[in-house]
Amino acid sequence: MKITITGTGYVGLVTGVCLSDVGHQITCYDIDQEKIDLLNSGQSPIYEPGLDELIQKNIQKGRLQFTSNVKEAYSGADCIFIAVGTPPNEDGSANLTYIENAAIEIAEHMTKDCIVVTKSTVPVGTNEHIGMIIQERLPVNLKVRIVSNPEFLREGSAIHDTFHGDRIVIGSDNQEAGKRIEEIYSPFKLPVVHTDLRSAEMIKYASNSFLALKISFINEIANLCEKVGGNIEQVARGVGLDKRIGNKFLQAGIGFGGSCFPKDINALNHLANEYDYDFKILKSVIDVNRLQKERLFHKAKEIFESLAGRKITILGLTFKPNTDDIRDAASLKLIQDLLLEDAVITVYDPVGMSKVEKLFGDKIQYAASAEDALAGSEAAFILTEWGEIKTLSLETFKSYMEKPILFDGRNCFTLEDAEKHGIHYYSIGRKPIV
Ligand SMILES: NC(=O)C1=CN([C@@H]2O[C@H](COP(=O)(O)OP(=O)(O)OC[C@H]3O[C@@H](n4cnc5c(N)ncnc54)[C@H](O)[C@@H]3O)[C@@H](O)[C@H]2O)C=CC1
Ligand SMILES: O=C(O)[C@H]1O[C@H](OP(=O)(O)OP(=O)(O)OC[C@H]2O[C@@H](n3ccc(=O)[nH]c3=O)[C@H](O)[C@@H]2O)[C@H](O)[C@@H](O)[C@@H]1O
Repeated sequence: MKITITGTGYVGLVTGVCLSDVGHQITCYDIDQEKIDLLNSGQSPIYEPGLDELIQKNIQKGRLQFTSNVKEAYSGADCIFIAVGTPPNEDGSANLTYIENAAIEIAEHMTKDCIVVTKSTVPVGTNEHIGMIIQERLPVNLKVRIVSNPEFLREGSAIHDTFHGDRIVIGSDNQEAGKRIEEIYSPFKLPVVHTDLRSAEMIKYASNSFLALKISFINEIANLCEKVGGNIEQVARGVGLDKRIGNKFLQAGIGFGGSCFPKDINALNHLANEYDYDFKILKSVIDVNRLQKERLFHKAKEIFESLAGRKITILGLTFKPNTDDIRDAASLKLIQDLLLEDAVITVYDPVGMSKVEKLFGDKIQYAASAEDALAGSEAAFILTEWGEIKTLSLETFKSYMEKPILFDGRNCFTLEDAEKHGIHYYSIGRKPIV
């Protein structure tokens, strides 16, 4: 059976590599020649722990190949997974251009009956639209079936999530096609949920929106803790032990970022508006997150009369640890806000620096280590809880900074530790140490 994966971003690449690892014959196709060249040399274009090794292993075993040749990709394919991007349009809706182009190319190049599986996150109704695009262009002797198979992996733990996911959702209006996709996934031995096409599409948006809601909720409780007293770490633990609530995604912080939560909740809100439904909770989640990202900046403005000319350090630029992804990261907003105040900014991140440099160039400075970034600084912000950042000794902040004022958006340190080291410590949902 020939399986083709269209798009070698996080989802396409990790899915393709993991499916080849369980024995399937996989062809990964991308229109980006640079990515394909890199992949053919055994290297991953994305930073994801463990991925390079799996790519090399499965290329060697002859089960995994990469191509930018559309004919080679689709000719003879029994099953094609679409995993191209669905970035946000200016109005918040999902941009379906990449999906539509992929569908057109599939129709023009498939050579036998085929199941087309959408892994990309797409608004409800899109799979039917994809079906129509392909159907209209398909030679009369060929049949296509459409399956919606949304993806739930997280960046930074994508391989683990693929092998150990909570469920595989397979939405289809054709039972036989749904069963064949279940067979492809059977080596993973994960629970499978069969639904109709539209429900599968909705499961993806509902899941991401609910997780985002959980984060915004705990962030609001944290903000209230700061006002009324109370420690968000203790509160979240006590709340999370209730199994009906669960302890995951209750980590208060500087707001959620990344390539998916922000875009997906906006896309769901846009979809609701299109259908004349006022999705009040979702609008609040969006609002709360916007304000949360500005929170530490406003704290800093309260503390310093003026930020102009002040040496400020930012540790952690990516939207979460173990990824080089900076899409919608809290760091981008903070850098913009600080630049408007004429602060002098030095940043450090273990892997995210080059992407930030592409955006801000010489407007900010890039340090080779956390220590270098902290040297002579008047205030430091922690925005990503990288292992190497949260295990820094508070003594380091004290000895390198001109004045140890720390704004910690990820609650990396205990209040006791901050007090002991004489750090001015402002974190999320906990009393300040001044
Ligand atoms: N990044 C993540 O962790 C997750 C992403 N998703 C969803 O999966 C989809 C893909 O996301 P990413 O993997 O982050 O995408 P990405 O934007 O990083 O990569 C997409 C890839 O598709 C390629 N591409 C575009 N048009 C093509 C075409 N016609 N034929 C072949 N290749 C083409 C691009 O060159 C690019 O390499 C999105 O809908 C996203 O919302 C879902 C779960 C997790
Ligand atoms: O659709 C997607 O792309 C993916 O989006 C998220 O995965 P991801 O964005 O990779 O990362 P998460 O671990 O969910 O973190 C998202 C953001 O929320 C923040 N977060 C997460 C958890 C938490 O308790 N608190 C918190 O602030 C993180 O710092 C990060 O900025 C979902 O967790 C995946 O299930 C989904 O497949």
